[in-house]
Amino acid sequence: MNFTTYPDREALMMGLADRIASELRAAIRSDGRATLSVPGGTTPGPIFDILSDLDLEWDKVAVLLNDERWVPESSERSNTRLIRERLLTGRAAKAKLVPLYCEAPRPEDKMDELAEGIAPHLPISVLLLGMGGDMHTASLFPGADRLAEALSEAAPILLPMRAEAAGEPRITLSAPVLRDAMHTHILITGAEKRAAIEAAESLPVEQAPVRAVLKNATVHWAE
Ligand SMILES: O=C1O[C@H](COP(=O)(O)O)[C@@H](O)[C@H](O)[C@H]1O
Repeated sequence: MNFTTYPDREALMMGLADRIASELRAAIRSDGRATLSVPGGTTPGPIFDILSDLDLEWDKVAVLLNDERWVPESSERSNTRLIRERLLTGRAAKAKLVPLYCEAPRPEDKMDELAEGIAPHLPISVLLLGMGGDMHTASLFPGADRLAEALSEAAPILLPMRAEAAGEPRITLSAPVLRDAMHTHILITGAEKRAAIEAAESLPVEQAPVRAVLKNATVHWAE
């Protein structure tokens, strides 16, 4: 992995937003379109605020989540709600949201329909990932029920995922889809996550699922 350290969180969010915007512009120049895949959780809000105001051809950008908690958008836990409120606003309101959730009791009920909506937008041009202190990324959690399947080369685009640490059921892009991205950035902050990602390099992928995407990723970190 490449590791970039920033003097503080503000510099991290500004610098990485700028880099992502440049990569999206380059993808639009060469392919006429771009796909940006993003994490949910507590870390990426500030980078979404910056990105949403940057000048690029947002109407040529498809935005999707790396993973979603199987909860409606009315829930504070909804990653879709986060990106609607913080990313798909301002200039970026013109981007197309590719959904990872729709109303149904279980993710299994909508898996094929959601995967069909994602397929035309692959490969991902720019992949922004987060990571939990337990070394999960997207919803690839250590000990999750379908982790082995999601890590396999033959994995489908999307999988439902359940894990004790995950709370509600999840839906996640599989490891091959994440690995196929043209550019991969992992956004982490704080000493605990830095120690976790360094430890991940020498652990089996089942214990440290983030390892599945580390090889071609740039990790962006600030205290
Ligand atoms: O549950 C999730 O957690 C990870 C990490 O989130 P954070 O709150 O520690 O920043 C996130 O990358 C993932 O998309 C999300 O669903």
